[in-house]
Amino acid sequence: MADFDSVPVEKFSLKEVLITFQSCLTDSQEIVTDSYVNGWRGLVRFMNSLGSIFSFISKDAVNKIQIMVTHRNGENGDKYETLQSMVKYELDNNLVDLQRRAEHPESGCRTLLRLHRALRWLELFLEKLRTSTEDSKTSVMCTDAYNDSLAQHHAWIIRKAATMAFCALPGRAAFFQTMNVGSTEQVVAMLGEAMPFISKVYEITEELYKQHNLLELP
Ligand SMILES: CCCCCCCC/C=C\CCCCCCCC(=O)N[C@@H](COP(=O)(O)O)[C@H](O)/C=C/CCCCCCCCCCCCC
Repeated sequence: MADFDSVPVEKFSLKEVLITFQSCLTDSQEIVTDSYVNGWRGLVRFMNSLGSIFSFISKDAVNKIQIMVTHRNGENGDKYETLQSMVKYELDNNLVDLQRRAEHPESGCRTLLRLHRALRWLELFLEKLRTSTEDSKTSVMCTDAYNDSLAQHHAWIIRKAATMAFCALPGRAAFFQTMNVGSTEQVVAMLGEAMPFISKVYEITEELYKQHNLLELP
């Protein structure tokens, strides 16, 4: 897999997200790590286009993407092909800090868990956008989605910074335009197509982490 920094910057399209999250799922309902990471890359590119106020969020997301890329490019990269094989490999080989961060602060399992929690925020935010009306505020939809998901895992200072940044989001019409998908109707249709794949990926990961008691990794 190519290094994150060497990937050329392309114009964001919601279609890209749709395709990458759709292509995450194998026939046996495993989640392909490369596609999952590529989905996040597309989203981060989009967020970068919204302004530098989001750069502290972007930096953290890029850092986590890069950790996953490093695992995939490492000598045991094949063990990280799917999230299921990653969990099995890291647990079988005691590569996950279960109680407190110690010898394995950058395990695939704990890193992916942070992105997984963010995927729940995305799922909630996209659903709010999809069902929104002309006078709905993106900042309110984003904050509500955040408070119902990621916020409970963040320190006070991060919550403050995040909610301040959300206030800088463009209004609904400008936001839809930035998505580069077409008319409002086309955006709504696209969201309707993308949502089931994102939800499915979220559900399968949640179940995988639940089965192995990994949902609270430090
Ligand atoms: C057409 C799509 C429309 C939506 C596009 C959304 C684009 C969003 C792109 C990226 C989202 C960033 C994901 C952030 C992952 C955060 C992981 C995390 O929770 N990290 C914290 C814990 O990490 P550890 O310390 O345990 O290693 C870390 O403390 C976080 C720091 C940064 C602040 C994170 C705030 C997250 C807010 C997510 C909403 C993004 C809003 C973007 C606005 C469109």
